[in-house]
Amino acid sequence: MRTNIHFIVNPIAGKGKNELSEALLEAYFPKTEYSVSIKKTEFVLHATALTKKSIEEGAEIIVACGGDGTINEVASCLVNTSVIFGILPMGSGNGLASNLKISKNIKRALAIIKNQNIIAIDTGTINGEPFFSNTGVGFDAHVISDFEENTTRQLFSYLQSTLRTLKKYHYKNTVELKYNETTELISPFLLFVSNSNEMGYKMSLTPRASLQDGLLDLVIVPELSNFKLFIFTLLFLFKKHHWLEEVRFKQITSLEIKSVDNIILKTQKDGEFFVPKEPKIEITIHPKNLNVCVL
Ligand SMILES: Nc1ncnc2c1ncn2[C@@H]1O[C@H](COP(=O)(O)OP(=O)(O)OP(=O)(O)O)[C@@H](O)[C@H]1O
Repeated sequence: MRTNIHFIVNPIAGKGKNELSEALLEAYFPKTEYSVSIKKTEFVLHATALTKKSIEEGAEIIVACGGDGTINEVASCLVNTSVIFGILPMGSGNGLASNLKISKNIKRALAIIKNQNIIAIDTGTINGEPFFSNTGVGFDAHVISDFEENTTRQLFSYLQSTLRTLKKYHYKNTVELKYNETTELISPFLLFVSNSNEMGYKMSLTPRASLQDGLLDLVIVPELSNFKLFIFTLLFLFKKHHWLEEVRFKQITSLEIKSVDNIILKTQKDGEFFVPKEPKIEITIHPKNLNVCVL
């Protein structure tokens, strides 16, 4: 029987104009052995709808062709199923693909899918919504909120949004954090929770995070003076932010973040802006519940 493989292409991810030709796919997945389907997304969350349809159509491998946002929409439908997840990195940051050492070169990435070396990876949820790379409350969510106003999705736009957010960011929310039997009150600059060791563009707040350790890596950055913030930014660019004593690292299986003033906190998941429905945020790890093609 032929293997049923579906490709979900986000045409606007990364530099945009992403295409996948049938002729190229035929070279890797000949019609005698594979039944191949290519679907293009036309709007936000379309990848989720297309993936659900592909599952109904009996797809055995579903490939997200885009960045971390597209991966999130596709893979969210595949957790706890036997459907195999593949990635063709076509995004801007491509954090998860980079952690999995999946090449941005389309032919190399196709060869990885063809090889079918499959591993099970951990996934996370924030208030029940899956994430695969990272999620966060505070500064990163505000950067993403600003970034989503941009027309281009390039590194330069991220830098512009970061600078704009640095100028106007006054985060005064006090939250109660619960993790590893610890409870603390904090007014954070940033609470960053990562499953992956990369956030995209080879940058990382959690270089030691693993996709298979059953743990999430939490970075707690409290409110900082402007001088300390400058130092933090500089150290982060060189992956040395752990040198700053205010920055704390924890490995957790779950985290509760609750605004003491009952405010809905802005968050991001896998680089997309996400506004929870309640003031309480619950983040949880789900060990090895997604099967992914890797090198
Ligand atoms: N046709 C479309 N028009 C507008 N938005 C789309 C379309 N198709 C998908 N999207 C949305 O595009 C967004 C960005 O996709 P994605 O994250 O894959 O790319 P990226 O931001 O360039 O990459 P990365 O997250 O790795 O930096 C997703 O939120 C997705 O819902």
